[in-house]
Amino acid sequence: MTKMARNNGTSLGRRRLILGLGAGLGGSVVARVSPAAEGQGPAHPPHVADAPTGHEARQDAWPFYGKVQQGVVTPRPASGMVAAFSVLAKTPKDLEAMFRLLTERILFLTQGGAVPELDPRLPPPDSGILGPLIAPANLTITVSLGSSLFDDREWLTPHKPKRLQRMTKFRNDALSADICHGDMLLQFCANTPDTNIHALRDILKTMSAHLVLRWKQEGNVPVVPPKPDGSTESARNFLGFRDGSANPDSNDVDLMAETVWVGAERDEPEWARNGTYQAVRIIRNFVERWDRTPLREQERIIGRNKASGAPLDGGTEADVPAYDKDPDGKITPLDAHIRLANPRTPESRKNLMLRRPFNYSNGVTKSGQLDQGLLFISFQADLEEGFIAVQRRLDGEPLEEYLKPVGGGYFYVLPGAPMPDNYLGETLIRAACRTTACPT
Ligand SMILES: C=CC1=C(C)c2cc3[nH]c(cc4nc(cc5[nH]c(cc1n2)c(C)c5CCC(=O)O)C(CCC(=O)O)=C4C)c(C)c3C=C
Ligand SMILES: [Fe+2]
Repeated sequence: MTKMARNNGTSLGRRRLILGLGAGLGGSVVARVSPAAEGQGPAHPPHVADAPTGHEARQDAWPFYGKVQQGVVTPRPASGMVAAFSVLAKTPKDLEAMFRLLTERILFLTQGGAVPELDPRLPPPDSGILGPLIAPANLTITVSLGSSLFDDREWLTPHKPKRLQRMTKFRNDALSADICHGDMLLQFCANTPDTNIHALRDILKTMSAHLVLRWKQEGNVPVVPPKPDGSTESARNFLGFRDGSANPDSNDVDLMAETVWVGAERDEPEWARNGTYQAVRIIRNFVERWDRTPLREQERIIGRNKASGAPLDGGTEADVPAYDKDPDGKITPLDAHIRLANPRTPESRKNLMLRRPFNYSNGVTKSGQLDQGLLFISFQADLEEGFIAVQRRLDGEPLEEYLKPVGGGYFYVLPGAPMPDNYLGETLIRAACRTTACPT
């Protein structure tokens, strides 16, 4: 293990320095236009000095407007959910109307406010599950598009992001068609599951003319409070291991520009700049089998110490394994999950991704086993160099005996709406209307 590697670009190192980010995060007062509007960095809750003193400021709301969307580099709160939709739009005009209305709903839901009062003889305007005053609870709703949206509309096909494709089966997959793919995916992240469900129900109700819900998956992560010395540790997944230890630091603007955000240097359509590729995988964990596996074997399969999260060559969770000193895998097996996922060679740097997973628990299978697992989500500037290359390296790993990927898909996260009056998807609509006649 390399001591100098502490705080060297992983989120964990950074989290040791920034206190209070995470699920309960609300930070200080929040402006409506994100600092990310100025650059591609994370949209932190602005420093108090950046905050307006006006009435729009809220304690627990992420600013909506920005160059990039929230929910990618934003800290992961306790509850996550993805919902996949079929989009009914047939023309650019229909799609623009859908994006405009979606932007309006996301703006309201993420910034919060009072539900309007209507004549009680009418259906109420809101499900009411959060009461009459909607608290944002750090809600982010991140909009991404699937390959089928482009493939099924000839006026949109020429504008498809270059690496966007329909997810195909890897060797250990048993994909169920009813929890795969979709024209559009919404990722909801908030402090409470009720906040996410409320937002989904609002969108279903207000957008029924535009969208049909195909599938959804909820998940959560334990909130790990900072230790007395201010340091933090990663949350555990349902295999009992800390998950996120080696995630790239989402506060590192340069690293995120290289790893996550699609910039001008990428061979992608111009409209897609400041977006990112999203891989979603619903991966069942055979927890009963795992719980009967010896601890030493579990640790060799993952490549980390179960209690501390440290690499097998010692130190703490924040330390980096020195594979160059262990070329034969005597300490960290060559087929350990973390070694295959990131061999830490100069060539494997291009395969980095930002992970944002949630643990899910869906009840009991017909054969009496717990239906639990990982709602795996990753963001990368290049889907093929990121998720697909890493998953190919993981194919055949010993961990597969305890996993079964059953659903998910690949999506392209839209650029943000930079300023009020912009809407999500606007750059795509403008690009489509340059190649197709769009009535005004
Ligand atoms: C294709 C990408 C990946 C999939 C799918 C995946 C599934 C998966 N992972 C765990 C548990 C852990 N993963 C850890 C690290 C890790 N995993 C991936 C990629 C995928 N994982 C990467 C790139 C890394 C980082 C490797 C590194 O840089 O060293 C860890 C260790 C802690 C950590 O760094 O997060 C655990 C534990 C499960 C259970 C799972 C499927 C259900
Ligand atoms: Fe992993």
